[in-house]
Amino acid sequence: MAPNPADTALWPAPHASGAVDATVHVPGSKSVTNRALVLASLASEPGWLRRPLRSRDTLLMAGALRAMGVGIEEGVGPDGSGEFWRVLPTGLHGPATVDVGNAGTVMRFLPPVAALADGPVRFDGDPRSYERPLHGVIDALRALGARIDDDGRGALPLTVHGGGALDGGPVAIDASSSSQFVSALLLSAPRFNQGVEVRHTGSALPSMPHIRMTVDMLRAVGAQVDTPESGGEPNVWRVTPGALLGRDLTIEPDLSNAQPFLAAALVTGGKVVVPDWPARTTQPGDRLREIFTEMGGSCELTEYGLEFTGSGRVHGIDVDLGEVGELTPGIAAVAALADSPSTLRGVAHLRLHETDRLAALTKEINELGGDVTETADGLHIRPRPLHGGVFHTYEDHRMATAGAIVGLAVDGVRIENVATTAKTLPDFPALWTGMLGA
Ligand SMILES: O=C(O)C1=C[C@@H](OP(=O)(O)O)[C@@H](O)[C@H](O)C1
Ligand SMILES: C=C(OP(=O)(O)O)C(=O)O
Repeated sequence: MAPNPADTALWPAPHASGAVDATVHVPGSKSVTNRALVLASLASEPGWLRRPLRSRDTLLMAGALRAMGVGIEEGVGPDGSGEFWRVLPTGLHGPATVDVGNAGTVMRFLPPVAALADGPVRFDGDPRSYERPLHGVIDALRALGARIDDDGRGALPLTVHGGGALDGGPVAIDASSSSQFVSALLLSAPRFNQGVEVRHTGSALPSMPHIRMTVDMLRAVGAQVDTPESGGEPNVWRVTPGALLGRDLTIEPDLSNAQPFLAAALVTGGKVVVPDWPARTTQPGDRLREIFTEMGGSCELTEYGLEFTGSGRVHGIDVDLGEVGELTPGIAAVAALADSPSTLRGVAHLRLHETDRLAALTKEINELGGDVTETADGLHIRPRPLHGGVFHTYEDHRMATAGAIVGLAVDGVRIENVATTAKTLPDFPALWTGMLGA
């Protein structure tokens, strides 16, 4: 039997022989699935997640909640109509051990949940998880009444000594390195005795759509949340204590994981349809409609989904990606193939993502003959004719998909450890070759 190319260390990124024309069913959103799991676990009645994402990050989240006593049953609808997870909340228990892997959502969203458990919860993860910022969550939880043992670096590994309840109340944090600090505190806050008032005091706060996602999903399960957008003070969010409802929620496709497929239409001058693209969403990937249109494509959003069409021309772009930082690797890959230079701004915090994404993109594109320089808060990309070679991925799913985009237009690109896409999109190699009709 021929080896599965996804299992080999170097994956030959398929070169597109012509314009792609495909419909791609993109699996569920990581960010929505992991928020839904946390909220369902904190609810006062069972809930359902339909079409959840099953990937490394979401399985780690489910495993951690199960370790604290939550029941999560997996199944398939009676008509075979797709997978679901049924969440049966119970009292949260320690001792427990949580493996966060390299999932920002797990390492940030769960320490506040663990503070509500009735015993110690130990958090550990991949080596990179020790380097990712967590101080906003640790310091805030201590200020709100939690007992946490760590090594003083404001990072993993650590133990949260859950006391069965948490006071909550007002707290100030600097969330300029990750919006997930704010989301983490808000998600568990309905269960804190006094709720929470989170005040962001640092410089620019990244990824605002993800904070809006947190607020929307909290409100959808009955929480009362006051935000700057609902007439509150700038940079202040308040959550009132109260019981949360169990919901029956269908998870939207992951629009950030739709990015490489839309990029394929843009780069090859083809067409890709993504069914079930939501008409209204807080996902940052929705901004791709505008960004990839400015870069040369066009799109139509219908009841069926999003139809994205490339024109055969790819243009550079000057764009602030601070709100949608997770789109940066895919945009950088397209920009390296464009007919004019690009400047990507507002994403200094990407240096502390899965890897230092600004350094990684610069190095890998330049090693294929590109001309990318790092700025204080982003990248300058001057397109050059590229050649084949190894595209290293640094255990970063979005580096792997960025390399695949480049490989469509450049012969001989080999991607190291494409299996790292399993963090959020385990089916990537099959979806990609399927799109290309291979
Ligand atoms: O809350 C979330 O689901 C996320 C928030 C963002 O994190 P940062 O604000 O740390 O960039 C984003 O980059 C990450 O992929 C997912
Ligand atoms: C930054 C990302 O992930 P995480 O949730 O681990 O922060 C990402 O998916 O691009």
